[in-house]
Amino acid sequence: MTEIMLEIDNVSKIYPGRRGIFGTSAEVHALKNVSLSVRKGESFGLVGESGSGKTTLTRSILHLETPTSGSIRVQGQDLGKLSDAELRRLRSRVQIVFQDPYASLNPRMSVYDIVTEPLVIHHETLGLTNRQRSDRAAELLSLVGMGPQHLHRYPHEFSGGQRQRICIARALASGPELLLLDEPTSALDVSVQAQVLNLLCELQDRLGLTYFFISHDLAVVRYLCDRVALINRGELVEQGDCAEIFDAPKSEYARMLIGAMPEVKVPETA
Ligand SMILES: Nc1ncnc2c1ncn2[C@@H]1O[C@H](COP(=O)(O)OP(=O)(O)OP(=O)(O)O)[C@@H](O)[C@H]1O
Repeated sequence: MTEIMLEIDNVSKIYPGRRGIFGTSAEVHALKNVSLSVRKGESFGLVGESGSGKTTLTRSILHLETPTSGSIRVQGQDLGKLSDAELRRLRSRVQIVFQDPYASLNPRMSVYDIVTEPLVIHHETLGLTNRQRSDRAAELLSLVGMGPQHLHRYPHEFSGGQRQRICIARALASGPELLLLDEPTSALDVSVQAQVLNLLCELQDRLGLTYFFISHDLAVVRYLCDRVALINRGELVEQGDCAEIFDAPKSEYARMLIGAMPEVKVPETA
């Protein structure tokens, strides 16, 4: 039986209205009864336009938002029911790579400090000595195709693609099984995007990772993902195997998104 890595079960999130000088704004239903499951070892894409709820769902998986209703389970563990200590342990197994490698690296930290920071944060769970930490730092850089000579350099000395490799190395430091990839290539030059996507594919094969890939770009999702869910205004409108959705989209929303990709043929409406 296929092992389930991540299960989102009927999750809704309502943000209360905000009070301002012109009165209180309406509440926002950012997620409406979202259900999906991600199998161990697969790449699952979540695609939607700006404001569709992708960030809210991602933050909920990281337990940075609490759903208004529904549950989220990682390897069968319900995030809403874990103790603080259990949550800390789980956090070392779920990591995120953000969209913008320029904004997500502290310019005052060396590459060594950046990639070993999660080892310090998760010290209780991982328990590495200083020597093991330093070996691990070199190993992490090598995993993302960079040499140990870069460990004592600073983010401003690197290109966008190299910075994203450093972000990936940091995300891998605690030995996660599930990586949330939040538009990891959209801030990069087109020529570098393919290199980073190839690296992600290689790492997945090598380390048996599960990817939850958030994007508004169906072309990238088609390249990387096995299955995909399309989200519109907080609701999942379609989900299934990538090949099926690309070849025979059922919803108007899927047709619209696919139609916006010049290189993908859109089947006629039935
Ligand atoms: N803290 C908040 N308080 C109130 N409303 C919020 C909050 N965070 C998000 N929203 C609203 O929830 C909806 C979903 O936003 P979300 O950021 O999850 O979308 P998104 O798909 O990630 O968009 P983008 O691709 O632009 O990041 C939007 O209408 C947004 O304005």
